[in-house]
Amino acid sequence: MHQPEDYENSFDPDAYFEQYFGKNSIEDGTRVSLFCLPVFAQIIKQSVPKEKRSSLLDIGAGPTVYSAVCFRDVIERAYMTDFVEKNLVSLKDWTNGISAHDWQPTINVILRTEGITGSSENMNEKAEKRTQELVHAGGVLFSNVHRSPCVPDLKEQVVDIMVSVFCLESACKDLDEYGKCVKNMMSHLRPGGKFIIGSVIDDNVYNAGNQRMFWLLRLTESDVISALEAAGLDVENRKAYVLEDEGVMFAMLTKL
Ligand SMILES: C[S@@+](CC[C@H](N)C(=O)[O-])C[C@H]1O[C@@H](n2cnc3c(N)ncnc32)[C@H](O)[C@@H]1O
Repeated sequence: MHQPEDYENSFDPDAYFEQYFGKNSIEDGTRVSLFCLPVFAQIIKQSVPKEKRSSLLDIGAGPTVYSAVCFRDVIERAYMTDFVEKNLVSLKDWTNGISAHDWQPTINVILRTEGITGSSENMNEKAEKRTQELVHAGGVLFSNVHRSPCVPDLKEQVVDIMVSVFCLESACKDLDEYGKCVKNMMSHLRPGGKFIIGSVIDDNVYNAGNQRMFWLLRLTESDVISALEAAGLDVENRKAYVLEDEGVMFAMLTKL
């Protein structure tokens, strides 16, 4: 099994994309993130004034762009970050319109979740183009959750919205490390800003594509919530979806 320190050498963006976002896996499977993120995006759009929701930072995005797609009508710029150089190349290629990854099936699901049924090719393409512009306005940057700051080249000190899905449990070996990494991340979020976390619950391994298995830190919902509370997030008023059958939780919290 591959370990957190193996990401740079062993993570394959193409295999990961195919496993979770390729046309067949998208049409067959349930990607809980594609249901939760549009819901959170809509809540933020309705409850936060426009000038206070300009920037989004995704930490550990891998080769994926769905978080920015979900927030395309909420924000003005998106920073997509990851630890692995090949993932950054993949993100940059997509931003520049030369990606080998077809995001249209995923965008279809997102539009469907948003209630846009029977979306035309034109609408899907518009959504993708708008998202590419958002990432152009922000950037594709290196991040390491074990360092503070996690994103050394971030142009602005703090952002309005931070997203991190399935990253911390991949990167950490124990709860102590996990807690420190959450705190490192939080230094990039402004007080009053929103943090959205997606986490695998109660599992210790995942398939990153082509049966390449990677370590996960086994977490309970309460492990995640305790770490978020210690890092200064308002856990009392969180909005959370815990899907025990899927083994995942998604939560949105405000930084105090
Ligand atoms: C399971 S993937 C999740 C990718 C994406 N967020 C998603 O929802 O599909 C885990 C990601 O965490 C990244 N990662 C691993 N260690 C990291 C670290 N120390 N700092 C930042 N990201 C890291 C990996 O490169 C990988 O892209």
